[in-house]
Amino acid sequence: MSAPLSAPDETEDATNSITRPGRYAACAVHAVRAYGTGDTEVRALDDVTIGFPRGRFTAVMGPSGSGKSTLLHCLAGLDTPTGGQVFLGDTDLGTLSDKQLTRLRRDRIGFVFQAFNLLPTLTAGENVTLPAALAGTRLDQEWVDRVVVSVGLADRIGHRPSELSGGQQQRVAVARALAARPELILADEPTGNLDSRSGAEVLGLLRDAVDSLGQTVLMVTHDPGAAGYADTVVFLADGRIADRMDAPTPQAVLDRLKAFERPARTASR
Ligand SMILES: Nc1ncnc2c1ncn2[C@@H]1O[C@H](COP(=O)(O)OP(=O)(O)OP(=O)(O)O)[C@@H](O)[C@H]1O
Repeated sequence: MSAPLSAPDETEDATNSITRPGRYAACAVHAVRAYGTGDTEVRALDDVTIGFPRGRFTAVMGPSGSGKSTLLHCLAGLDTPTGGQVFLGDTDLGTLSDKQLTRLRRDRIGFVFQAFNLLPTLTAGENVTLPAALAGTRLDQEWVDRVVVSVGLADRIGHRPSELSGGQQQRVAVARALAARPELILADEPTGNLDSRSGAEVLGLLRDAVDSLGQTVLMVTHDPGAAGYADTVVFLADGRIADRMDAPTPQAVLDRLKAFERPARTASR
């Protein structure tokens, strides 16, 4: 069985076990990300300790401003915690230079963000292989072919992004994230711009990446339906891990989210 995510009340135990090299695809240990100082300080992350097990699909949810994107960005080395540590595997990101962080992102993380970030002058196929080409990494062509077929792009591979639908463009972004078999796939609202059918296809692909390919996926979403594809949902509130749910269903996630919102509404009345 996969190692469990750390529950909020298991922080100390998690801190001890979490840094054991290789146990988690990524983890945060007492991570703090503060913006501003004094009275105006905002703690986007407020002492977050959590590990994301390998070969699992985890969704991160929570109210707007709860710190979801900040957590994702810190785990990706795109943002730097002001306290604590973040690890990719057993690599402490705080020990790396900017150049090393850039290389780590390129070599070890696949990104699927809401803006597809495809290059318009390249074909779908070239967009899929570009990061590896830039990194000078030799791709396993058989693997790339399998990814392209599994994302349903085999007959669109020579098309440019402008000749593809939004859903197809996002599938190119998913294929690009999978092509080099990164340790971790980070997705930030990957279905935000898509109609429900295309969104379901992209989520199915991420699910498949975990089930068939053994990848690790971490996805920020507001959508309980999308969270239903995950193995586990982690809920953030005010920069802290507030709750978690295994084997989530969209209805159970919705109910849990409502429970978070209720005290805030009561307090404002
Ligand atoms: N560069 C910044 N400067 C100041 N405050 C920031 C900055 N980035 C984020 N914050 C604050 O940190 C908190 C967490 O922001 P974050 O974007 O991580 O939340 P989120 O849960 O992803 O929100 P949303 O669901 O709306 O995207 C918010 O209060 C936000 O205003």
